[in-house]
Amino acid sequence: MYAFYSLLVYIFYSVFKKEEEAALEEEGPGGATAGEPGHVSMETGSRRRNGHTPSSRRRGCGRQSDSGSSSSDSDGLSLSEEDEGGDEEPGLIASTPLAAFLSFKQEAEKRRVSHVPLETGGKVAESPLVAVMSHLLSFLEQYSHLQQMQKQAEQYRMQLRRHRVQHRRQVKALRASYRQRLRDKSTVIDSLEEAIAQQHSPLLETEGECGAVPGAQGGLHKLVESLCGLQGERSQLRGELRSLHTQLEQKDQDRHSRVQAYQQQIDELKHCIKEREEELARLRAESGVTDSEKRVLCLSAENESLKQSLSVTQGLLQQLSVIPSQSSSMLIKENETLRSRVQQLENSLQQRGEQLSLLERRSEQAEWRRGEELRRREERLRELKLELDKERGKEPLVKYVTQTVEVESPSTLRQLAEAKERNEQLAEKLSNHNDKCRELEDLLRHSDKVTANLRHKIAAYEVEIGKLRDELLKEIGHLEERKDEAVKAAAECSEQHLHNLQEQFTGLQQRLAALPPTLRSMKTDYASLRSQVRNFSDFYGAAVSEAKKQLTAVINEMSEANKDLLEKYRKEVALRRKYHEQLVELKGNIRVLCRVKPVLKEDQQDEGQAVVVTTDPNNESALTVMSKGKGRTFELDKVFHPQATQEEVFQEIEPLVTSCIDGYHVCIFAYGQTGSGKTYTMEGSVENPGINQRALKHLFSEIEDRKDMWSYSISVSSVEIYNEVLRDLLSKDGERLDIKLNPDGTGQLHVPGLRVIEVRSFQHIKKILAIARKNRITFGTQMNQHSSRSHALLTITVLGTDLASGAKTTGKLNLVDLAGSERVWKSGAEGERLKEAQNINRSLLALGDVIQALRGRQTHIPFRNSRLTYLLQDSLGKGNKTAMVVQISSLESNVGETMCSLKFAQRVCKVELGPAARKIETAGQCENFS
Ligand SMILES: Nc1ncnc2c1ncn2[C@@H]1O[C@H](COP(=O)(O)OP(=O)(O)OP(=O)(O)O)[C@@H](O)[C@H]1O
Repeated sequence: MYAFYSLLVYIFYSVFKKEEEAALEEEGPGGATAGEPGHVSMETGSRRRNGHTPSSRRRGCGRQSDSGSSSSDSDGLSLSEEDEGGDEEPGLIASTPLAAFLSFKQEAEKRRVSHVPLETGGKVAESPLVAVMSHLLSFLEQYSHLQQMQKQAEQYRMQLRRHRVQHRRQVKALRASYRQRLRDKSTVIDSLEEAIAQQHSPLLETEGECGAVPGAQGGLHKLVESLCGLQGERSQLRGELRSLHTQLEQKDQDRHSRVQAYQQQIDELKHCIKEREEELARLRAESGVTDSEKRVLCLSAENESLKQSLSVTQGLLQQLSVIPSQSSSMLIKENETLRSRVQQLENSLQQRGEQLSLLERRSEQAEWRRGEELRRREERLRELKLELDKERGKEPLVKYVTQTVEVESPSTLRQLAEAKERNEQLAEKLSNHNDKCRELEDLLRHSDKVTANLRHKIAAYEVEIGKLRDELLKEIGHLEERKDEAVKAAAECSEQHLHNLQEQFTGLQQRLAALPPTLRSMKTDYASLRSQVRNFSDFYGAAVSEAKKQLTAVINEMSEANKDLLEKYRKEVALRRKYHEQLVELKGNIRVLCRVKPVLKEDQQDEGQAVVVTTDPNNESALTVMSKGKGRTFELDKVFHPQATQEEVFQEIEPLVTSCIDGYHVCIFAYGQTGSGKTYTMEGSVENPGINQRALKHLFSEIEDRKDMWSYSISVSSVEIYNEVLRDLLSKDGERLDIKLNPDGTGQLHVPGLRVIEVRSFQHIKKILAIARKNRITFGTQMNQHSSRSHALLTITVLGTDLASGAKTTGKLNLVDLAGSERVWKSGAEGERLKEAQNINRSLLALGDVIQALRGRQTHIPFRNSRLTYLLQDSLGKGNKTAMVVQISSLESNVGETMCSLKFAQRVCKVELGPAARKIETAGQCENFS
């Protein structure tokens, strides 16, 4: 049995040995690596056999692990790789076949031995095979411990290797930084040496000259300044050296602490190895097995190798510790040399400073001596001069002095001469400077005088300005007083005149009532009164124009910014308008004028034709017509004799035109038989324009006068009524127009499609009037070569805006050139002309009906009986202003038509239109002011 078991053990040992050798071969000379399955498998078997738990066994090895981790912690390195290798062991141990087999056989042997007592009388004796196997297992356990130890040693080796590499890197970086700093310091020191060398040569030169040179003081100052700079640099270098020294000490401390940590680790390893050796010796004594001893010897050899590696590690550590110490010692040496050099430099600089101070003292002494010598020589010269003056009388002193001085010291003489020259130059500069100062003082005094004069002048001017201002204010007050007086005088005068007139009128009326026999003389008085009334307009116009002139003069004198005056002017204008309205009302809102056509050659069919119309030069409102042997006098508002000019006619119309600007509706029409001069009066000729053109001219001039207070726009339209058909005279197509009520609800009439042209200048209106004239229908008749066969209306609309209040006015001026009434048998009209004549007469009859209705103050005015009256509705009715110019012929052949026209005119004279209404729109409302 023993032989069998021995053979079995030998076989297993051989197998084990082979595995071990293979493992050793794989490990190589460095020893076993962590996590080898063959090594650790035995541990599992021993654990099962001895009842050791993995945790208890781990506790047994814990000291090494703890020490290892502590060492690694001290170095700040991680051991995670080694820990992971340890964790892999349990799995590998369980799969080892040898340990499993041994433990299985050991258990089987124990069971077999436990059955033997039953057969041998109950005696239990341990089998030698079991003992051997237990020894083997314990050996294997020890072996696994050793393997672990080797693994730990390997880990330490790795750690040392890493630390060594890190340490080398740190040392390398330190060396590089120290070398760089040393280079910097050497550069600084070189520059310092150069500076000192540069300063050294002037010092030597200065020393050589030893105060003989007068400019040595400046060089000394420069040297002192450079010394101060060098001292500053030296203190800076000292500070840098101190900081370097502090850094070196810090590095040394770090290095010592690391070396101590490594040394501690090594001691711990040594201690572990020592324990293992003791344990091996104990095992050897216990087992006494030859093979086990061999194995122990092998392990001892491995321990030796471990020791060697440890010693190598220690040597490396010592080297590592030596290298920084060498570098630091080198730095310290270099610092020492630097310090010594800086010290040397300081010493040399100090020496130079002492030398310089010595030189300064010497130079001062030399300077003082030279000054003393000069003074002494000057005194001697003066003495000599005095003696010579006494002894030789007039002999030239300069020659003697020069000779004396040349004999004694030529260089001193030169210096004296130079000093004298400098003194002379300085004296000259001083005198120049004094001259300039005096000039400046003179200039200053002059400027003061000029300033004072200017101030006096300014004060005088201010006084004068004050006086002028007072005078101006007085003048303004005076002008205002004058203006007020003028206005008052005009108003009083007009009122007085009116009063007188009224008194005369009432007196006359009384006389007429009381004294019928004296009627004729009263009529004469009445006529004279009327002429006075007519003259009143001239008088009033002159007064108004005078006031206007005065106002214009006042305005020109005053500044435009004088708002008070402007306001007064505004009031004056309003007053003027008021007087104007009173005048127009006095004259009557419907006025009838009569113009007698001069006798033209073409009108006289036979030369013996008599003139039956006579005017009274003393009575401008009456004319007498001789008809059928009887004279009949017609009283109208104004009678223009045949020689009356276009301007005179317009003068009578002008107030009405002005009313149009003020916002009134005005109608001026010419009435009369054909060929009596209606068109001539209204349109006139190119060289002698009539009312139309003059009215527009007057409008533009009046607007220009009022432009400061009002803004106006003028628009015109022109139509003709031919055979009761309305046509636009400003349109080429001659479209038939109609008269309709304005859809805006104002009750006004309007003509849809009528061309209305806004006129911006007088030249523009001329062209428009020419177009209208051209488009009007005219034909030649027996009575007129260019008879107008239609009624022509020129409507001028004036829109005004008060710039101050924003009030708007709408004035309308209807200038109507009626077609001529004619007797058909007389004019020879037939056919179309006859029809025209009938239409003309019909429309004139309708006009007469309207006049008759207005005169009779009828409630219904038949405006719609003809196109003419319908179109003139808003200008012929109440509240408007109307003027009719009755054109008559003075020839006997036309006496019938003349009588008819004058009778119609007298009817019109009796029409009362009532007070005129002004069309003004304030705050968006249209108001009629009567
Ligand atoms: N005051 C005057 N001075 C000079 N010539 C005049 C005057 N009045 C009219 N005539 C001339 O008499 C002629 C006829 O005048 P005008 O055509 O104006 O008459 P009328 O009343 O318009 O005629 P109709 O009604 O037929 O048109 C014209 O040649 C015109 O120049």
